[in-house]
Amino acid sequence: MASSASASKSDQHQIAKFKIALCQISVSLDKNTNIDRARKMIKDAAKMGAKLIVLPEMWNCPYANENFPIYAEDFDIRELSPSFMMLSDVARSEGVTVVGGSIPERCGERLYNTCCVFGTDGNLIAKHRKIHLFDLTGDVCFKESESFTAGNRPTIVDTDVGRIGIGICHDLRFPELAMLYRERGADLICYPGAFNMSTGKLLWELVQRARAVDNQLFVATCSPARDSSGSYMIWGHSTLVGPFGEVIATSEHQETTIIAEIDYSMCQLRRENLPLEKQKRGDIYQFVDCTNELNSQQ
Ligand SMILES: NC(=O)CC(=O)C(=O)O
Repeated sequence: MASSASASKSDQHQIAKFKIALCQISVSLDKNTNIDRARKMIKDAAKMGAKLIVLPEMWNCPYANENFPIYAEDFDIRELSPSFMMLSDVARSEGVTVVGGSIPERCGERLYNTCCVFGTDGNLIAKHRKIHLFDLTGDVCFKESESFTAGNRPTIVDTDVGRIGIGICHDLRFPELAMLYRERGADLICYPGAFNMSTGKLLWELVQRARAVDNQLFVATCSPARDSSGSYMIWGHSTLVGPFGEVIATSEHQETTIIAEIDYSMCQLRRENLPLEKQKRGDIYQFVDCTNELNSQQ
C-alpha cells in the first residue's frame, strides 16, 4: 500500500476523461444492510460506466459517538472486517477504483475515522485517517475527539484514474491540506463527508468551491443521505466541483448516485489561462512570525 504518489504528471494525464460516481447512501442501524446497499450502489455505478466510485463518511453506521466502537473494524483481522472486505471484493469484481468513504477503524485501543482506497485489482492502495477531528459547539454539538484519535498524515494516491488527494469531511475546512495535495500533483481531491444541517446550508458548497478554485483542481464530496430520525441530521448534497469553482453536478438530500464526468484537461486550461502558481508571491506571505517587523513599522 502506498500513501504517497510517485507517477509522473505525464502518466497521469494519459487518463484525460472518466466518469466518477458519488454514492449518497441511506445509512441504517443495520450494518449488513448498509454493506449490501453500498455493494449494490457500487455495482450499479460501475454498470453506468463509472471508473471511480466514492462513498460517504460513515456509511456503515449512523454518525454518532455511541455507534463508532460498535461498528468499528480491525482491518488486520479480515474475517471481522465485512465492510472493508466488501469494498475490496467489489473493486476487483467490477474493475473500478473505490474511495471507500469512511468507517470506524479499530487499531489496538484506538479508533480512527478512516477512508480506505482500493485499486481495480481489489488491493488496498491508501488509507487516510481523518486528520482534523470535528469538535463543534453551538446549535449543533458534536465531539469526534471523544471517540477518535486524529490521523497524522496527508494521503495522496496514484490510481488508474490519476493522482488523488484524500480528506474526510472537516479536513475540507483546512486550505493548507488541499494546497499540499495540489503541490504534490493531485488534480482531484475526494472528501467523503457528513456536514450537518447547521454547517451544511452555509458552508458545504462554499468550502468545496473554495478548495477547487484556489487550487484549480476538481473536488468531489460524498455525503450519506439525510435520516430525519437520526440524532445528527445530515445535510446531504454530494457534489462535484470543477477547477473554476463551478458546480458540475450535485444532489438533494435523498439516497441517490451522481454520475458525472471529470476531464483533467480542464485543470490545465484553467492553469494556463490564469497561472496562479506563477503569480503567487510566496516571498511575501510566508507563515513566519513577523510581529517584531510589524511593530517596528508602526
Ligand atoms: N463530520 C464532520 O466532520 C462534520 C462537519 O465538518 C460539519 O461541518 O458538519
